[in-house]
Amino acid sequence: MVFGKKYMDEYLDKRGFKAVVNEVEHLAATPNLGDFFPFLGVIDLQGLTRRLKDLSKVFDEFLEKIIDEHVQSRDQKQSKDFVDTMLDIMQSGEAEFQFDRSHIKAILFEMLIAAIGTSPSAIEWILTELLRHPHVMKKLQKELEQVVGLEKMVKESDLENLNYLDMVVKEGLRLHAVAPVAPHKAMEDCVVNSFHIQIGSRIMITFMLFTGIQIFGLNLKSFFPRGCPAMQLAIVLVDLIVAQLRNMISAKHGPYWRNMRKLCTQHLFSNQKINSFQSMRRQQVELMIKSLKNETCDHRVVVDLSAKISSLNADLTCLMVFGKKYMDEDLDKRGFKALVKEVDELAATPNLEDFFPFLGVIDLQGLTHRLKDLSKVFDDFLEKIIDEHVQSGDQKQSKDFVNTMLDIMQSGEAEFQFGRSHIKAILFDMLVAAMGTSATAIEWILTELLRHPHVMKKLQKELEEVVGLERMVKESDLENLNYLDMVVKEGLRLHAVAPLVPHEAMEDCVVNSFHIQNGSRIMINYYAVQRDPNIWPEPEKFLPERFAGSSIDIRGHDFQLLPFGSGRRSCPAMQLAIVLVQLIVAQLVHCFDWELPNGMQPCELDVEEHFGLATSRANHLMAIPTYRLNINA
Ligand code: HEM
Repeated sequence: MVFGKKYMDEYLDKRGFKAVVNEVEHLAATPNLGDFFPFLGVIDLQGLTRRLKDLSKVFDEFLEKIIDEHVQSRDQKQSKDFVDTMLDIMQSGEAEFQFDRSHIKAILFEMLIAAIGTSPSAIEWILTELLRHPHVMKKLQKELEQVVGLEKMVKESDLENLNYLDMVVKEGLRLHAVAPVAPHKAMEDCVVNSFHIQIGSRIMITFMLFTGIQIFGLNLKSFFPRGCPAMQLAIVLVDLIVAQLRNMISAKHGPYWRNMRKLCTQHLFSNQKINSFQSMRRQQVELMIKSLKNETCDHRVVVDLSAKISSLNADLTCLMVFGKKYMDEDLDKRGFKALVKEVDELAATPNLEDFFPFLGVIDLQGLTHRLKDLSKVFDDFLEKIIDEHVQSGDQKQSKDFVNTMLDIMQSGEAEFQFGRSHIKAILFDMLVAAMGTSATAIEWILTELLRHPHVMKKLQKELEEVVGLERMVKESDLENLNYLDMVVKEGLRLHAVAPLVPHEAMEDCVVNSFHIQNGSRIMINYYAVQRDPNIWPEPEKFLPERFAGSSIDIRGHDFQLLPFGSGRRSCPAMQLAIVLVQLIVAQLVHCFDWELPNGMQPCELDVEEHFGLATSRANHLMAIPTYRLNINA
């Protein structure tokens, strides 16, 4: 149908046609990757890159050859296959856009992979069910005997008279969704199951979650499409960055993860360790306030709040992890933040999101190249940092994460073999997990405060009462700022930083009367849970007062609000993250009055989301600050 002739297995490649197509599909949905966070790495991925590059080349040459053959034999044919039809379109110029050989190759590739993968799966599943249910098989055979008879085979024209066959096929497709999760985009504002869906939002239609059931309903909005088969490709790409690293976030539950996790919680995220960075945090936050004040200095200046917050967060992270700030150029001439952002963007590369799992491999070489490049940059950078720390030895008073881990390595106190590669893996985890998340949470909370000036005023009033206008906020004030606590909770509820989190069932269990088999992959849809109208009245609204007098907390005990997850895989840095978010929001709101630029009304401020590791704002948050304290910053 596509090429006008059958291709022998060896024509595409010595491995065989079907084997190569299967390999593409397999790479797109490599199952071991589904367990992980978007930014998390898997070991031994470079093999995948090589296979993808290799496959891409094989297909390109094959399709070029087929198009050439068709160009040569064109006028001799009576019936036109897909290639002829597309060559006609190319030559007639009737396409409404520039349509050339590369478009033909792309479409052929999609046809091939989509067609070869899907229909046989459906047929295979339906036959499986028929074998599992002999009475259905019998009933279908009976219908066939009556309609077709035993004297001839089935013709296409018989199909419309085969009602039971129709039911069997429908039921097979229902039970075994061939493409279980399909990405779509809302073309107009609409309401589905009482969720308001904005025009342009990305929606994941979940036909089944990997267990064969739908646990939390529709995965709405622009989540990182982890449930989506196409996302597997995105994950493959990001995983390549940490290909040589064996990090914690991506590790499966088991002794390796347990050891790494224990090491991090005991040494990096203990209360004592978090407190040891308190004065560093104070200095950095005050520096930002000072620079904002100097920048605006009695004029009304629009500042890029998103950039300020992300820069402060990057500095705080570098100081805590590496013991010094890294200038933008230290990691690479492209700049530190730009590179971390690139990791994030590659994880959610938009051209892949639009496709089905099996599509898009064609344009992978550019991405692969960028990933390999990034992987090397990060590795060199981390090696350099460890070397610097080894050289400067014991001269330091306060220990950053690298010192702490070198101590562990040298003392041999880790319960497992702990070497440089483990240090690099943890450092990478910390960088990626810390850079995007806290800054995103702060950005969303400030967005909501700007959209709700009465909440901003009420928070400022609390700050005036508890802290006063004669000084800045200190970390020790935080426990007395109850309204701040409600504002932060509500911000984290409405804007789940990590909206969709994958887990794996470690034993057979039953959830909401769904049986979940041991080993099944389950997507926890925090976004849907935190906006569930059955739990939260007016879930789409920003209403901090909903927490007044409520005992619901955000530390993983109350399952309706889990911004940091729950249980043994919950965020190990939760305590630190809460302090950071509360302190920075409080300081910015306490030190400045904020106004939107160009006379924009609060309700006009957009809440469009950017698809990435953390679901941040799509557009930078811009606002005009006016200093309001009675002391000089
Ligand atoms: C507001 C900020 C943050 C939010 C909302 C957040 C949220 C989360 C969530 C939802 C998870 C997964 C939980 C699950 O699997 O159920 C997670 C895991 C993790 N987070 Fe955070 N996080 C934040 C900040 C941080 C920071 C600052 C760091 C490091 C300095 C960090 C390090 C990690 C690590 C290492 C894991 C993986 C733990 C494991 O797999 O055992 N997070 N975080």
